[in-house]
Amino acid sequence: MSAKKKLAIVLFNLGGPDGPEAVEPFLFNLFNDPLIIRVPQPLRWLIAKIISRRRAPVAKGIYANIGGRSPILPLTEAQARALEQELAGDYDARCFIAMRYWKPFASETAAAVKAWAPDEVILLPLYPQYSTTTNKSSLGDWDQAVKTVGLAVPTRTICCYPVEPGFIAAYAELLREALAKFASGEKPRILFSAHGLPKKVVEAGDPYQQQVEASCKAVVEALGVEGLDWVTCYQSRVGPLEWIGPATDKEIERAGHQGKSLVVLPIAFVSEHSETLVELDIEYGHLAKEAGVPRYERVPAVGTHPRFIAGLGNLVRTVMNSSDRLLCPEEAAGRPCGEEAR
Ligand SMILES: C=CC1=C(C)c2cc3[nH]c(cc4nc(cc5[nH]c(cc1n2)c(C)c5CCC(=O)O)C(CCC(=O)O)=C4C)c(C)c3C=C
Ligand SMILES: [Fe+2]
Ligand SMILES: [Fe+2]
Repeated sequence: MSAKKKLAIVLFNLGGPDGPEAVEPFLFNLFNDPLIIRVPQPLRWLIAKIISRRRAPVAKGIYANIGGRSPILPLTEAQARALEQELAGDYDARCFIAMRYWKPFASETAAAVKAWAPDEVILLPLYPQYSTTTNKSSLGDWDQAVKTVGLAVPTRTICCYPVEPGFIAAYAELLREALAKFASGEKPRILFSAHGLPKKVVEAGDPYQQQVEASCKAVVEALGVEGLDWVTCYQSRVGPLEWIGPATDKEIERAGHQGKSLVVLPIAFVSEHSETLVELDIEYGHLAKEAGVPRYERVPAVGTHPRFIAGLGNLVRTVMNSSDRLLCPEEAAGRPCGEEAR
């Protein structure tokens, strides 16, 4: 019997500060990304310095609610170990983590991958819905890191997976559990809340909003509840630009006026962090109370849910068995995400 293929799977996420002193440099890295602030250097550097300095006290206040640091890295490590186990029967798989704006950065991870000497590398962004601001940014960062460290191994990319059956089934199961907490006959509204984007990014061709909507529709179909009351909305707006809507906070106020209970599901996040634990649970929890929402429940992020991890495993097997090195459901429709306008 031949030895199992040595597979390095690189999981990408945004990253978050690992202590209060990391908040400002983390924000600087975020706003210095050309796919976040779309102006050339050295102007972008200056803007990033100014915004990160101004926002740092606000952001420190946000992270202070969860012990001064983001839990995104330990939670991603748990996903990494779960995915290794899921794939253990087929591959000698090891999952590595590359964060975009805080440690571990892509260059450090690329060096660790090189030292492990895999047969193949799989790039797997932990963003099911493709955005230029996340998937494209992380994959571009990886390309640079690979050049810097001289990593030359055959590589396959999982671009996006907005309706991957395991991802959808995991959220449908978690939503069913949240709905079971309500008395029979009580019909809460479901708010599928996704991280927002500036409107002009979507108008320039970013497929994120359309993919978020496809994910929500797929969860609703998988749940199979007749006459479900549900809305897709967008949270986490920052800066002066107009963002896509409707805004999650406005939907909470509207539900309050109507005396509607709410179940909020973070459809574009796969782990807990400041945007779920602080914005959705604390800030919007208070807002819901003030607005008169009778009951406010939040569905947890999929994390290491077995259906989600099995789905990630299937994506890896599918791209490994494909003659195409890119796995993107949009490719079949003739518009792979990487070809979107910028
Ligand atoms: C679907 C995922 C995400 C998209 C799309 C996205 C776009 C985007 N984000 C900002 C600005 C900020 N995001 C911040 C935190 C943050 N963002 C995401 C995911 C997406 N961002 C995550 C997972 C996190 C949490 C990090 C953690 O706590 O671990 C922050 C920092 C927090 C704050 O100060 O509010 C900022 C700022 C922009 C401008 C943008 C698109 C243009
Ligand atoms: Fe963000
Ligand atoms: Fe894609």
